[in-house]
Amino acid sequence: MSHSLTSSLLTPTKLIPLKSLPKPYLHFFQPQRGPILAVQWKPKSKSKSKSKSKQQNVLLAVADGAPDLSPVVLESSLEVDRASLSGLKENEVGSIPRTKFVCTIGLSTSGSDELEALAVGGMNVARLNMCHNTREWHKEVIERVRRLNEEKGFAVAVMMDTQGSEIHMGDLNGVASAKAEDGDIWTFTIRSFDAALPDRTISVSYDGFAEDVEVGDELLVDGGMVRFEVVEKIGPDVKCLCTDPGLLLPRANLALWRHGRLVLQRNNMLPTITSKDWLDIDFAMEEGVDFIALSFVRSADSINHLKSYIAARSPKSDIAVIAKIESVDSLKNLDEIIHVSDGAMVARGDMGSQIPLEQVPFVQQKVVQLCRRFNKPVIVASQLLESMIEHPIPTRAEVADVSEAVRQQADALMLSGESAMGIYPEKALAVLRSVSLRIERQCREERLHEALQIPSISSSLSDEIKEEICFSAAKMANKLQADALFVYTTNGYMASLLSRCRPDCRIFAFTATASVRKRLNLQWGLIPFRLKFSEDMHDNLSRTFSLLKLRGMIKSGDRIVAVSDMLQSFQVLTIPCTC
Ligand SMILES: Nc1ncnc2c1ncn2[C@@H]1O[C@H](COP(=O)(O)OP(=O)(O)OP(=O)(O)O)[C@@H](O)[C@H]1O
Ligand SMILES: CC(=O)C(=O)O
Ligand SMILES: [K+]
Ligand SMILES: [Mg+2]
Repeated sequence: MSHSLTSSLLTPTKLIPLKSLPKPYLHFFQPQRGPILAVQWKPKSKSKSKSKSKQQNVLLAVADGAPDLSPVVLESSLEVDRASLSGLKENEVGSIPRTKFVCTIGLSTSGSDELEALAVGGMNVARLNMCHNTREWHKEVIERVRRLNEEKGFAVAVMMDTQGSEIHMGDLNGVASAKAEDGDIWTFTIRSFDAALPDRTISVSYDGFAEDVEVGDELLVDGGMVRFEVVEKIGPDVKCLCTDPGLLLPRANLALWRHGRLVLQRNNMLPTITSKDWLDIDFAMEEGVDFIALSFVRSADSINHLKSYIAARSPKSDIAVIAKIESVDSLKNLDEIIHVSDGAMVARGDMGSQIPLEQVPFVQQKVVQLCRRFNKPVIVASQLLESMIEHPIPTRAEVADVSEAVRQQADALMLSGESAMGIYPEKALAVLRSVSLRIERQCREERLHEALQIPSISSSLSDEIKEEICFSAAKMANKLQADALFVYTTNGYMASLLSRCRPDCRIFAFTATASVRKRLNLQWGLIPFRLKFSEDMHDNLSRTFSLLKLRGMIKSGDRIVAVSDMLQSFQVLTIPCTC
């Protein structure tokens, strides 16, 4: 038996029988003729640098016993998310949703196996909510996600979500929840306790609380999941009568209402970014997260402040700042906030305790539309499948809510409690996925894109040209029923402009930087790859054609519309038989 291990690219490592090869790599060998006995797979280096260890990860397939014994070296320079690969293999384009999925990681999903199950199920971004748990806990989760990406070929991005300065409850003596019954009297207090809290006592994070409240005020816990009426103030203690019973969860947010309106004085005095948040932001920069979601943004100033801090402290970092739209003040400044942010989140949980609930759907629609106009990714978050925290199937109303967000063509949907503390995190993600696929197909059948009227965003002539190129390329791809759009992009901008047009076909986005590739994970319809490409478009195209063909992602005769941000042009091509 002869193994042809000849490439000088490879340092000899160990031979691994094909059956023990990690699953994502198996399909690479399917197009080869002859039996493949083994592959040479260099194990990951222990290096912390993701890109370095990935580049060293060379795969070599050895065909033996067949007339053609030449080894097939599979270039490691093309990286794609394993979930995208398996999606394409299963059922071609139909099985990868255009809508992206963010999953909040909590105790239900923080283990390596659970994280992997979510990644297999289509999680694009893992969200860490700094309201809960310690930095050490979050650091371990980030390391597990990083290992998953390096060892199993995923490209899950990490989003850190700040606690913000809104008032919230403390922990509940270490228990997971406490039931507040109708007619109960609970004490909300700013006192601190060394020992356990007395029965029916809740600590409150904000020192001015006892002073700010008035007898008769309404206290909404966790966006209104539980309600109390303030009945008495005794120094630091505020006695409250439970009027809407429910489960109290540790560190839940509190909102005060008076005469049917949110009490705002307090908000205006508190900073959007607290001292804890700054420490968490430093931590996020050290850990190299991909996104920072800023809670309770009120104006563009706090976004600008955070962005300039990141630029000064970590000039090479590529962290995107997402504005969470969840405070009543943010609604007055929506345009300027979205304009300066790298994306937005419709955080319906807290938003629903700051404005009347019936206005939340309107805010969602408005934010989604504005983000599309400004070319920023938008996430619709909170309670999408709330009942799945406890039940294996969603309510019909929840399915309708998810459908509406997909129909609005939001970039991403987010799971909160469903994945953080629920019993069925994978099932919840599977529901998001199947509903998204169904509604997206319907939108294509209804030719939703034909109604597309997106106003120009360009701020310079060069941007205007890019916008026009992408708009025309997407329009042509729809008209010619192209099989795919290809975009070669340095900083991701051209890819996002194509995504903004929400074309019918999938968009393969090639970029040289790992961080850009992970950022593109949050944008509708993009399948991001990491690939070193040159200024020679012909060379890029022929390389990507053969690499993607080898992986079964495209086939001879497919029609492609290719866009490049270097040439500021686009081309229409048919995949030749000979690449
Ligand atoms: N890291 C964690 N550890 C323990 N529990 C968590 C964690 N993250 C989330 N949870 C639980 O999941 C529930 C919902 O999660 P999530 O953090 O999305 O809440 P949220 O109230 O929507 O977010 P925010 O606090 O930003 O408004 C929380 O109430 C909490 O009980
Ligand atoms: C996600 C979040 O912060 C909210 O819905 O309030
Ligand atoms: K938060
Ligand atoms: Mg919130």
